[in-house]
Amino acid sequence: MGRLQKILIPFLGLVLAFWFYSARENFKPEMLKGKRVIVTGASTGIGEQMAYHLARMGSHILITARTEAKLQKVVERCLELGAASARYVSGTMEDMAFAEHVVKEAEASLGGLDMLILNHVGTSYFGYFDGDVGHVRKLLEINFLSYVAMTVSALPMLKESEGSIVVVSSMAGKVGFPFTVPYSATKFALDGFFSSLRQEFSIQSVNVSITLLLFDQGDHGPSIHPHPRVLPCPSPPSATASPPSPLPLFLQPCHSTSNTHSGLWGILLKNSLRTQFFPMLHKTSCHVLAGMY
Ligand SMILES: NC(=O)C1=CN([C@@H]2O[C@H](COP(=O)(O)OP(=O)(O)OC[C@H]3O[C@@H](n4cnc5c(N)ncnc54)[C@H](OP(=O)(O)O)[C@@H]3O)[C@@H](O)[C@H]2O)C=CC1
Ligand SMILES: CC(C)CCC[C@@H](C)[C@H]1CC[C@H]2[C@@H]3C(=O)C=C4C[C@@H](O)CC[C@]4(C)[C@H]3CC[C@]12C
Repeated sequence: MGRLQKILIPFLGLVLAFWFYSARENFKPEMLKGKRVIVTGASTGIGEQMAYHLARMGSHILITARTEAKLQKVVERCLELGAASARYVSGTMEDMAFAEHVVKEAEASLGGLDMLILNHVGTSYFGYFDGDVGHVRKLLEINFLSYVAMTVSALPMLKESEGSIVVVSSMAGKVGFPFTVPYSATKFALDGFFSSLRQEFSIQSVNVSITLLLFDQGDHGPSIHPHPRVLPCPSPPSATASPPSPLPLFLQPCHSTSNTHSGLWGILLKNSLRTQFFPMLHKTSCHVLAGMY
């Protein structure tokens, strides 16, 4: 019995790991050609790099952040790199009306939306929690509530295009690290909201994928490592699975397709197992190649 357990349990573990980690390799850069994408927080850092990769793949790009001068430069570079079109809207995500305005702008100028990449993040500090409730509130507005506001505004367009929502989160939104209390709180909030919403989309057969990206190292600023690495990200089971790409820093489209054969409990159990208990193992329906860390 003891020997059986010693062999059977690791074997079962391996089978489960293989199941959770298996994905079809069918991504092609052309999949993003002509797609209409919003990237927030794209004046610098990760958002800026995402915009450039989307540009190389020929997407229509709408970027946003506060600093107009930087956005102008990013738009110019996107056009040089081959974007189908590139434009910006500047403003602060402290203002929910602005968050909604960005989505309306995409509707007016692009006639719809295929992918909403929520990436912006307000400035916080790295140190012991200082008890400043005002800072926590402000950071929640920028890092969380504006994400919700943009999602709500964009949903009708994303449902129509069967598009994707990509939420840039962090390991600090999964595990409580010291010295990042306000920041971590906002990232946990994102996980709660979007993971729960994803389950509802599965139940309702809404064909809009939700992907949470976790970057696991702090290296603030635009210094992007040249060598890409695949990061698994939790997303619902998908018939149109989107596996890793050989391209650097790229977000793949994926869809939370209906699970007609599994039934409600099957969906809930499978999704919860995958996204809650095996967040770092799961790469069934969506992957990100992040050209950093
Ligand atoms: N860098 C890291 O180590 C890690 C980053 N992440 C996540 O990746 C994402 C991007 O991070 P990173 O590239 O480092 O961030 P940066 O600080 O480099 O960029 C943040 C972006 O958000 C914009 N922004 C800041 N405040 C506001 C605001 N009030 N309204 C609108 N836009 C705003 C900034 O532009 P502007 O100032 O012009 O408004 C900028 O474009 C974030 O979600 C972050 O949490 C996750 C793990 C690690
Ligand atoms: C597998 C684990 C051992 C990895 C531990 C990684 C830890 C150290 C990583 C995970 C998430 C990282 C924080 C993050 O996401 C974003 C920011 C915002 C930026 O303005 C300042 C740095 C900061 C706070 C990062 C600091 C380092 C953190 C805590």
